[in-house]
Amino acid sequence: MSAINRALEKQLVNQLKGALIASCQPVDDGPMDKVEHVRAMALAAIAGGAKGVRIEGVENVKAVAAATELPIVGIIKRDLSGCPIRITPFVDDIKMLADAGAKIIAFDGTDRVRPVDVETLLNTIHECGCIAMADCAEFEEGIKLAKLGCSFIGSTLSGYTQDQAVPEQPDYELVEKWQLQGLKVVAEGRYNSPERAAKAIELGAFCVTVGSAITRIEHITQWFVTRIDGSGRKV
Ligand SMILES: CC(=O)N[C@H](C=O)[C@@H](O)[C@H](O)[C@H](O)COP(=O)(O)O
Repeated sequence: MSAINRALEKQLVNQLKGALIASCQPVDDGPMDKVEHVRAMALAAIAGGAKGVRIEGVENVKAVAAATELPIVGIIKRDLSGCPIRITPFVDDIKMLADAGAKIIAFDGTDRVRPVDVETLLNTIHECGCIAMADCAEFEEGIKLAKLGCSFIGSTLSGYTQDQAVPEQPDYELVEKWQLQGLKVVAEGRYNSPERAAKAIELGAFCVTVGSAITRIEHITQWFVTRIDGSGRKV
């Protein structure tokens, strides 16, 4: 197994402790789904105080890396047939993200049918000199990945792996359970308000990633429209 780049890990821990990471992932094929918009979103989020950004796709990572020194959590999303794993499923994805300038590489760490095992992905991330983040859904997955040498464990996929409606609230309980085990938890998934993000930090999350509420205009607008329509006020 390749060694973890401890100097980089330490630097990232200092930069990201208690911080906000802005996930800049536009709605697929929507009007904001262009490299220049992703770059602008990332710079705007940084101007607002984000200490890191989560970016999908090699071209987007390259453009953002050229524009900021702050850490990029890089991912590649793929829709594979017959396999539910979407986030950074392949070894080559990791190599491309590392070459593009991602310092942290996140991958799906869920215990599901996958094209490449998590040990191989983790080892490749370390071989590339990057730091690993596992996007998990369940408590045991996070514990296993942390033991294997994954520096950051994200609650990213909690609520998205079952054949059920996605819960409205974030999975605070998972964050709390992991942090009690000493994991560096990235609270991620449905932290749609400052109050929710602050609660994650209060519960002991290492940092919190917010996506839709900062960078998906379609979703934010829909939240307002739905609330207005349901307000019961007759105009
Ligand atoms: C489940 C899944 O594929 N999550 C993705 C992971 O990269 C993104 O679509 C989310 O926007 C991101 O995790 C941030 O979460 P939220 O948008 O809820 O703040």
